[in-house]
Amino acid sequence: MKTVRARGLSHAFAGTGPLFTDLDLDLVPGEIVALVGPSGSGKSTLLSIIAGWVRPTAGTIEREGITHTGWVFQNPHGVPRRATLDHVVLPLIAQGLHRADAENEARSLMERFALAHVADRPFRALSGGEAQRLMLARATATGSDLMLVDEPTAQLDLSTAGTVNAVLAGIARDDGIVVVATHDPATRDACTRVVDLAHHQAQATSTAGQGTA
Ligand SMILES: Nc1ncnc2c1ncn2[C@@H]1O[C@H](COP(=O)(O)OP(=O)(O)OP(=O)(O)O)[C@@H](O)[C@H]1O
Repeated sequence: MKTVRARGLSHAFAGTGPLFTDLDLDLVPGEIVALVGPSGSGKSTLLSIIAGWVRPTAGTIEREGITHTGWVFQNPHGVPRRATLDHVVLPLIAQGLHRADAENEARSLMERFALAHVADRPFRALSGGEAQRLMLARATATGSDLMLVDEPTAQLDLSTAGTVNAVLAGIARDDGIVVVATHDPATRDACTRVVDLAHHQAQATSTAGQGTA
């Protein structure tokens, strides 16, 4: 079973107070967990802790069955002249699929992420929303045990962001854990569970009359 299990996590950098304290987290395949909270509350830092890149200052984190971690960042990166489809085909070939099977699988992923119409265009011809949807399709094609998505709509205007949020459910996998850090309420709504760092801030108890429980 693939799991990430954190208990009593707290983190502070040199020069910051505690970003969050006493956070318990259980991540399992099948969900899309939204990580929300005010700017600076430590969403990206927590993604890095979940990935194992950053060691928390307190608490424990255990990863079981996680051998490959994939990331999607807010700025889409691709090979400008290469066909959009190839960005999804190549990770499938890297996992051992023959070219023809990889192309079939990639085309079905392109459909799932509303990219069928741009499959044969070069990456450089994509709009911002198309490019970000391609990042989600590519990350899905890598078959990661753990997919970490950091602010997928942060660089997009509202309506373009909507095209990304509309396909976000497509990254859920029965055999992979997915966590999405976001400010965007529509992205949060597209996820299946929400973890709010606002509830884990050291000063939260002294902030009267704010937020929800
Ligand atoms: N390597 C680091 N060294 C010192 N401070 C850091 C480091 N990384 C992040 N920080 C600080 O920790 C705080 C939390 O940063 P983080 O990027 O995790 O927050 P966030 O919730 O993702 O913010 P945003 O929503 O604005 O992206 C910020 O004040 C940031 O400046």
